[in-house]
Formats: sequence, C-alpha cells, structure tokens
Amino acid sequence: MVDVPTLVEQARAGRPRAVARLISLVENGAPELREVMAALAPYTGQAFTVGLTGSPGVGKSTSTSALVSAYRRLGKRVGVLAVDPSSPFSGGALLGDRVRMQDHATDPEVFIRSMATRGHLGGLSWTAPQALRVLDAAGCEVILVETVGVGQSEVEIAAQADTTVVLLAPGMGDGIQAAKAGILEIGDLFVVNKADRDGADATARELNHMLGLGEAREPGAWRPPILKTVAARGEGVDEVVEALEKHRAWLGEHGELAARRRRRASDEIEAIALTALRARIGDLHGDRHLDALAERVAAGELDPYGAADQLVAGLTGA
Ligand SMILES: Nc1nc2c(ncn2[C@@H]2O[C@H](COP(=O)(O)OP(=O)(O)OP(=O)(O)O)[C@@H](O)[C@H]2O)c(=O)[nH]1
Repeated sequence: MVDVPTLVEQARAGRPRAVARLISLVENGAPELREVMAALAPYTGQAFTVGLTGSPGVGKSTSTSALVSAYRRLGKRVGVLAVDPSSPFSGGALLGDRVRMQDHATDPEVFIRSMATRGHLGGLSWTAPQALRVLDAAGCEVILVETVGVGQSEVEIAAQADTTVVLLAPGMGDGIQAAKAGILEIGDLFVVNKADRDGADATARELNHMLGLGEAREPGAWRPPILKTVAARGEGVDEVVEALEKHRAWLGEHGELAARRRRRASDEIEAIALTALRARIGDLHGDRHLDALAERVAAGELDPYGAADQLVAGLTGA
C-alpha cells in the first residue's frame, strides 16, 4: 500500500526518497497516480522548465550538469529529468552511470532522475509532464529536461518545456541534421557547445543563416540567440542562464508562458482521456467484438469508419 498523503508531504519537504518514489509511480502508471496528482496540483506551476535536446555526443549531459552548477550558484533548487523514450530500462541507473552528474549527487538541493518511457501505457505525453509536476511540487525552481537522442519523441518532450534549448557541436554537420529532425523550429535558444574546437564560429554562422536570423522580424518577436559554450569547462554557461532568464521574462510579458502551459496541459488531458478510452474499449467489448468487426471489414461487408463508429457508440452511456 502506498500512503499517498505522507509521500506527498515528504516530497514537498524536499525528501529525495519520496520524490523518487512518486516519480516511480508515474513511470509505472500506478493506480495511485490519480490521488497523487490531485494532492500535488495546488503546489505546481512554480517551476521554470527548460528542455535540452541535440544529437548524441554534443554534450547534453555535460551542459546539463554545468547548468545545474550555474543555477546552484544562484541558490536555486534544481531538478533534472533525463528522458529516454527509446529505452525500456527504468530507475535511476541510467543517470547514475552518467559520471558528469555525480558532481551533484550529494547536493540536497538537486534532484536528478532518469526515466525510461518505452512501452509506457500512456506514452510520453503524460509521463514527462507528470514527473515535472512531482519535481515542481518538491520545490524545484528550475527543472532541466534532458532528452537522449533526437528522434521525434525526444523533440516532442523537449518542446513541452517552457523554454527549449537546442545544442549543437562544430564539425558534425549538425545544423543540417537538426533541420532534418525538425528541431530548429523548437529552439528558443541555440548553443554551439565544444567551442574549444575548430568550426564553432562556422556552425554558429550556418545556424544563423538557416534560422533566417538576419531577416526582419515582427516587433516584439523573440529572436533566438545563438551562444557558444565549452560545457566541459563551464565556459559560457552563465551566459546561457542569462539568456534563459531573458526568454522566461519574454514569455511572461507576452502571455506565452501561460499559453505554453495551457498547451502542455491540454496534451496531457488528451493523453489521459485517450488512454482511458482505450482501456474502456478493451473492457467493454473485449477482443471478440473487435475481432468480429475486423472480420466484417476484412470481408468487405463493413467499412472501417462504420466499424469504428460502432466501437465508439458502445462507449456512450457506459
Ligand atoms: N572538447 C570538448 N568536449 C566536450 C565539451 N563538452 C562535452 N564534451 C565531451 O563530449 C563528450 C560527450 O559529452 P556528453 O555530455 O556525454 O554528451 P551527450 O550529448 O550527453 O551525449 P550522449 O550521452 O551520447 O547523449 C564527452 O566526452 C564530453 O567530455 C566541450 O565543451 N568541449
């Protein structure tokens, strides 16, 4: 049995084990989640969430760790969520292996957690936002969401944050790769890491060109800055924090923060509702009903839309 009220109280007091247990409940899609989310709701909405994405090897975990240090210097409580949508492995193991994060392992004001979401019942659309709620309620003022890889799901997760940082590194043809993966559109901030290597300026220029940053924009529009860092030495990282704070202020002034959060909430509600519907289709009709419809569709006796209508109609009034 999970004692939800006690767990929530402990998490709010910043007890790492309680935070970890709540995130495990999210990850496992536990039945207690409904109660957990209801209890957490009044304490959420405070954290500034920052998504970080970029090709493997650009230095995401090094940058995340450097950003944690920078925010800690400002006295902020920080949460880190590393999401790996392609991995079925869960628990803290993943990040535990990530040596660069170990600098913060003993800091009681830093909460680090990795999540594997492959095969999760509700999919990604609700696991990451719900884990964010836990960290938010635990008093994290900033939450960094690092995604592993740049597949479509990773991009979606990073784009769900208040502010999204796209990381690149010189000499990897990264600009072009990023454009292909559709991540240029989601960047509020671009960071060319490994600026100690040749080609950082060229990458920044290429990016500037691809983003059309030289062109005129509407007055008041956000112009994504391109910054350079050497994350391994912490260089340029304070400037990234400054740019993040600028973007946060811009979001607030333009009503975008609220709009982004509403969009995120609406995705979350839809995902939960769809999961519930899917479960009800299964419960109400069982496979036999679906099989019978499928047989008729396959035999050309019924069209798939008509069959789907019959399935959905069975849900009303249930
Ligand atoms: N030269 C240089 N190397 C760096 C810098 N930042 C990170 N690295 C190195 O780049 C490699 C990849 O860094 P990670 O932080 O693991 O990169 P990642 O993007 O998280 O990579 P994945 O774990 O594969 O997703 C490591 O060997 C780092 O030490 C930098 O600013 N300059």
